[in-house]
Amino acid sequence: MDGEPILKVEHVSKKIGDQVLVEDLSFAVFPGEVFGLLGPNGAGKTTLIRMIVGLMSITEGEVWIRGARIRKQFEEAARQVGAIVENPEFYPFLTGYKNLLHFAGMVPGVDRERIDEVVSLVKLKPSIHQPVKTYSLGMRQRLGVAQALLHEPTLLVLDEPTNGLDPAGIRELRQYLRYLAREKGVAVLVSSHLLSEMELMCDRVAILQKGRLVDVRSIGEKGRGELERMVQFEVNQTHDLSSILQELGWSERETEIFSDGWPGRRSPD
Ligand SMILES: Nc1ncnc2c1ncn2[C@@H]1O[C@H](COP(=O)(O)OP(=O)(O)OP(=O)(O)O)[C@@H](O)[C@H]1O
Repeated sequence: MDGEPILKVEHVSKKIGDQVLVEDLSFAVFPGEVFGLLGPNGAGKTTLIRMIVGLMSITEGEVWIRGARIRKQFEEAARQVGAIVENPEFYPFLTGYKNLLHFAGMVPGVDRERIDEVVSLVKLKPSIHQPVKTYSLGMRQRLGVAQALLHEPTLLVLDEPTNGLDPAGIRELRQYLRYLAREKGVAVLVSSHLLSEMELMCDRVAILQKGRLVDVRSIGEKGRGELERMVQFEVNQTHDLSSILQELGWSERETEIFSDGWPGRRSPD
């Protein structure tokens, strides 16, 4: 991978009492890429993201954002980050625009032109002057992304951004995340427990299981199917698809996705 990474996670662990939530994770995210954290519920995705954005202390290791350490140079590191970790909170009786104006007031250097720019980027122009209480979940999500982008971060972090979105909302989110990465050089970190979504959205995917990094894979231009092939490869090593899926803790739906793309399981035409 060329150039300096925007995000570098180095041997990061999180322990609470004698419980290990995240263990010795290392990876880097580069400008212009959409990087996914994929893993079943409880794998440690949110814990890792909370540490990356400084919402949770790091037990061991270091997170670097554009050369600034989140532990020791928090303000410098945080300036580079836009994030939605929990559900974004808005004033429901104010319009989307007034909510953005309010946030813009707290960030130096954000003018109305920038607000208009992020509003059109997340395709909220037609409804930006309506009260947020009239917004659908997808529209709130987009307003959240607009807010996270106001200060032109170089790293955008979204925890389970597709939760609750309909297929059209997921498609739009995917399109503008890719646009941000490709055209604006932003590094995007997203988490999900859905393999199919990660395949379509990401350039590379880190697979987490029980707080550990199983692997980092490139999705490549071909998109869909790469991860399926990876699982197939693992299957060929052990000859047991179901035990791997169980081990990964994937749901039945995910199991179906895996087996659909697995030639060994297809019935002959
Ligand atoms: N503050 C905490 N104290 C103790 N254990 C915690 C704490 N926060 C999370 N955990 C545990 O750490 C593990 C990882 O949780 P985490 O929320 O990071 O997983 P996740 O991959 O984001 O899953 P999900 O998609 O369900 O949020 C889980 O077993 C969870 O119960």
